[in-house]
Amino acid sequence: MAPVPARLGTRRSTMATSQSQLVADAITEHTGVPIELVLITSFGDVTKAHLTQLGGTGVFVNALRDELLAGSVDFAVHSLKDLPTAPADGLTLAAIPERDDPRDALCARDGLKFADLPAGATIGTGSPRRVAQLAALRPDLRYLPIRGNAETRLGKVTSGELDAVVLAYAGLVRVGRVDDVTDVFEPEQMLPAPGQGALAVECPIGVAALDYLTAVDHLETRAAVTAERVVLAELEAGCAAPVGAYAEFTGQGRLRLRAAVVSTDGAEAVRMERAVSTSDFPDSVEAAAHLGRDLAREMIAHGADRIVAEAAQRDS
Ligand SMILES: NCc1[nH]cc(CCC(=O)O)c1CC(=O)O
Repeated sequence: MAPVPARLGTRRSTMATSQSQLVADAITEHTGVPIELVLITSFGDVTKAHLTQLGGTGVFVNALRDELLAGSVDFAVHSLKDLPTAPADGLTLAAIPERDDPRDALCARDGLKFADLPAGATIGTGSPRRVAQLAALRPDLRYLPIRGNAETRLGKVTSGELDAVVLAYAGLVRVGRVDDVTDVFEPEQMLPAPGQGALAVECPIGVAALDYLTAVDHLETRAAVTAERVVLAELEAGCAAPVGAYAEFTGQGRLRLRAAVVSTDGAEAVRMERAVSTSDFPDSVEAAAHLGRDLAREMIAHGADRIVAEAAQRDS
């Protein structure tokens, strides 16, 4: 008899189904467990036009979480950067697979690089983190808010409505639009969102067969994104805050964390970095949490919390 497939709940968008399928294939390859995708329509998906008023991505995450808690699906795959830092009641992150490219990418008309955009060029991005860091580099460009999925945003460049948009490189790969990328931002220019490029596999706490999910956990990624997300949590900032953070292993068990908090106009910034030797701690995730906490506290001492609070006030 064929084994019963595990049920992976996913949103219907190209990005969601493509990243869910990636994880499903990795699990099957590692464990032999067959996976079946279950498409879930969230409130956010049926009321797309009003998403601005609904406030961000929480509506998408919550619909999947409701299905997990109801037991209608066995697990879900999220973009880690869309998950609030507070743990969800009754659920656990069973696996964080190896991270894809964490960088932000520019998709501009006529193959233009960021440095070659003429003064006054229009850049579409709804992310305060991107606007703030880009404005610090190029205060002469015009940053315009934009909504919708990756394909919709790219369409505004094709149609000539905007000169460029900035999106996560990993997301563009997942929707098959990596050929639209004309430039990539290195962490030295622009720090990605905490957890960008990483996926999170979530399931109910206490379910028996977690083993097939933990098979795709990647400890180095889990440590890196832990450091990044602790910065976000310590700054009491959400996914819409102008906070960039990126952690990476630099050899010999050293984990380096860089973070930036930048005011919306790009004029004020607190940028810091710090590293730990993970061998000084019981495990690398604990080392990462310490690293994130220490760096965030140092940033707060330099006024980072004030910049976050001011940005939040502008938003509301
Ligand atoms: N906020 C939407 C979102 N959530 C995850 C990704 C991209 C994939 C990722 O960062 O893992 C995107 C689109 C974007 O920021 O361009």
